[in-house]
Amino acid sequence: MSVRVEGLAVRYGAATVLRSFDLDVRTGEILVVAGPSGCGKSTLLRAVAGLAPIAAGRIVVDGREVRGTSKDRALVFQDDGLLPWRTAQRNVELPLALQGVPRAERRARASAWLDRVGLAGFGRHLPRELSGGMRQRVQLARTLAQRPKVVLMDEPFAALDAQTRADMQRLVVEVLREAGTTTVFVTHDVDEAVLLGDRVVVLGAGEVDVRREAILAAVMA
Ligand SMILES: Nc1ncnc2c1ncn2[C@@H]1O[C@H](COP(=O)(O)OP(=O)(O)OP(=O)(O)O)[C@@H](O)[C@H]1O
Repeated sequence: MSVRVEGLAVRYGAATVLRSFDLDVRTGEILVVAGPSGCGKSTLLRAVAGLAPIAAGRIVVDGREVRGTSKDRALVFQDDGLLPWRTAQRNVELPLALQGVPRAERRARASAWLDRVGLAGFGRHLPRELSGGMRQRVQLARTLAQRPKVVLMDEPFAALDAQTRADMQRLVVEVLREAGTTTVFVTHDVDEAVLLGDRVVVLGAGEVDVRREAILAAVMA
């Protein structure tokens, strides 16, 4: 699914965060949005998710204007959002149950995704029995098991150590490509932007060259 943002402005009370903002995300691409703290990256994601107060402009996903949330557009955060009393498997199954997916199918889909993210054998573990990186894998499995068309990732790996982060970056690119998902990935980490992005947009500076120096220069400007 393509995502088109046209002339977007978001207003929180007296403050306008984005102003006449335009963006096109092509079907199946990973578009990275970078920029300094407070420039509106999270706000942009929330607007595409249908969760921000749009003051002007519009967002069109697959030809339809966004008017609220949809299971086609999934948000992924730094905080894994897992329910502590449910096992990994049952955390992945929960949104499927809420969508009315029959029990046998949701079990199969959840286990297949846990396997795919490298957690075969951990389905019965509770979140507190898993490392931070493993919990992020569960979050990824829970998101992709719902078969979203658009995935909106808000600095999902910011709290992970360097090695775990590198592993997750590799995994996420693989699974998103396999699933053909359209992705908007927010980061303020220039190396992450270079590594993950088919294209990189720096908020306030427009689209930049995917090379590290060009992104760095635009973020610092
Ligand atoms: N719900 C809200 N109510 C009022 N102001 C808000 C709200 N959400 C965000 N803001 C303000 O909007 C601006 C942009 O916030 P946003 O979280 O989108 O930036 P960001 O680029 O994602 O920042 P960071 O990299 O620090 O996460 C900030 O000045 C923030 O204080």
